Amino acid sequence: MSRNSISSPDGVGDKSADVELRRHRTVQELAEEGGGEVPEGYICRKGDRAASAVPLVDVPVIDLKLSASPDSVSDGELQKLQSALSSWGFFQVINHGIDCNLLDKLRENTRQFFRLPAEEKHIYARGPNEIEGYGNDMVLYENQTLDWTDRLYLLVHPEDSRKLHYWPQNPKSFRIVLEEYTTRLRVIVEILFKSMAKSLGLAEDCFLNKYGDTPMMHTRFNFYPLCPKPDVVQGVKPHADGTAITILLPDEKVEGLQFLKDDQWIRTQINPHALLVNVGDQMEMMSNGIFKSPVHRVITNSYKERISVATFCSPGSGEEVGPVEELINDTRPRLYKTVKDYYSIYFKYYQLGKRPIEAVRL
Ligand SMILES: O=C(O)CCC(=O)C(=O)O
Ligand SMILES: [Fe+2]
Repeated sequence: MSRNSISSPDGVGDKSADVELRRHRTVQELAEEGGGEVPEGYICRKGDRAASAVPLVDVPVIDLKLSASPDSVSDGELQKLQSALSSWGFFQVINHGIDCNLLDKLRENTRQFFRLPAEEKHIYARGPNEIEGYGNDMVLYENQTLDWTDRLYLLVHPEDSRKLHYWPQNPKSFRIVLEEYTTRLRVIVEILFKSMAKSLGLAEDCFLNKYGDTPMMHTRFNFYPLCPKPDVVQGVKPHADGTAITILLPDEKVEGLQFLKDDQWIRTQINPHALLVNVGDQMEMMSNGIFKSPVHRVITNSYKERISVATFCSPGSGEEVGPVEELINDTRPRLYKTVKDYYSIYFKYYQLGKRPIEAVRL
């Protein structure tokens, strides 16, 4: 899941003072003051606790070859892509055309932002009932186990909807680097959507058309402070993203992200200049269940802080999203409803502790 676009944030704003306080004290502040203790709200339920031995697995790697010759995803890569998306739901992308220096700068700016004094970060604090801005996990329902992470969450596309007062002015290059990164990602997203369609033998614009003329992109800068109780506290609890696709720039050194594959948690190897792409629920729906939106989580550790930058790519809020007609047939009947504004369904189900995609499954 990604609390990345709450179009009707039911349940936010009517909580007790205690919840208000927790919402405003960041995890970074808790980690600094904590003295080895963790507030109860962050301790996860028994069944959700991280297993100690999670195997490291080679994640599929897709070579976009954009560094060499644009617009040439080979048939071999398309086949690999199709298999990665249907059996894993995620893959690493290399030769994506984004300069390593830009990725390094994006990570460096993320670290510098979270290192700013609390007063300065709070200039960008998420307001009540807002989803954009700086803050910790949003409290969306009673008894929610909180994630051990702080975030800066920004809408980056459409450009005219950006709320620039949430975009940090310090570090100095933050805005320009984020703008550049967003522009580059838009190219990659378009190529990926076309390749995904072609890999299923569909017209290349088939998913792009559903993605719409004004798709939404939100970027979330995640910061995971040291955690004194990593065995019972999670960085992000298990969820699947509500997006069409999510593009992640993970920490170049510190592991933490795990995916559920064939009912087993696996760790993903780090490739510092690759991007990690995962399918979200809306792409699973559009592909009529052929592509899988994987459940994933982030674990904490007590020795090294971690950052990541996740960009959530979703169809514009007015778009109707459901299986493309060409993928519905006698042998593969329609598996999902067609819906507008999947995020409002997503958060309702999330609050009930259910997997949101179940709400639209037929
Ligand atoms: O930090 C990460 O590696 C992934 C975070 C994530 O899954 C999310 O924000 O939806
Ligand atoms: Fe996620």
